[in-house]
Amino acid sequence: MKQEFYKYQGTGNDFVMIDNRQQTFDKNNTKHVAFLCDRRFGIGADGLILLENHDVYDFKMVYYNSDGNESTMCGNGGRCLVAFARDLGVITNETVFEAIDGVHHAAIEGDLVKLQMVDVKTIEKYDHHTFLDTGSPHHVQFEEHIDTFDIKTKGAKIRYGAPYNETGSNVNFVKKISDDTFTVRTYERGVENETLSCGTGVTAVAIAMHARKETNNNVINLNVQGGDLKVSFEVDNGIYKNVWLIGPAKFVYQGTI
Ligand SMILES: N[C@@H](CCC[C@H](N)C(=O)O)C(=O)O
Repeated sequence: MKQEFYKYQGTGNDFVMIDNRQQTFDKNNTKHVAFLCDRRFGIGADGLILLENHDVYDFKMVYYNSDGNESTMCGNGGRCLVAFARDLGVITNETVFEAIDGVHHAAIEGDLVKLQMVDVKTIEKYDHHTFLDTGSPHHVQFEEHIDTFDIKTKGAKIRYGAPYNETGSNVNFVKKISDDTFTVRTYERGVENETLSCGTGVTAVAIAMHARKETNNNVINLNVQGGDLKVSFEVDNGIYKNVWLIGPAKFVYQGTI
């Protein structure tokens, strides 16, 4: 059967988008999702996202990594899905939708999509890294030689090693540029490679840097391989609330496969 699809990207984190409001997509066909995301034999993307109807909210987000498995929250994917929903006429410039980690508010302002992320209550600080969940699990550690560092090999070793093992974690390498700016490169679980950007990853980095007192700012600039993102938040009794991920989300092309 022919499949109509749309392609979007947010700072180079790219997604196949499917309008599944009629429930026509076979959601349990892991091989088919992996095929659609394959850069040589399929369309090519870091992940695939279904836009579905919701009884209460504007729509529902269902996210798959490029390995074909449904996974936890995707921040850039959520921002792209908001742009897709606007382009389909499902929403105008503001929305509330449901994803696997709960309800998200979002707004489109010009070229930017702002997505509210989950509150973060638990931040595990270790000597050489931080672990936190921003909708997806993230390991955060400093890397001075970030431009030349072998993200794929080093990231995979951490992702598959203890304590993460099979479940795994996304792995973010960070260099501090100034008080409010950090460069980030991310190895993504489920893509099993570096991606050009990871939304839940930069959110984790911004919060980890603040929690480790590397910054006192609550608006943080994150430079990633595919562009620039911003994360803002408030801290209330050690809980990070009102967390927003802000950046561009763009339509690339549409087609049938
Ligand atoms: N690219 C994403 C993260 C997607 C989920 C991740 N690969 C996982 O399985 O944990 C983002 O922008 O947040």
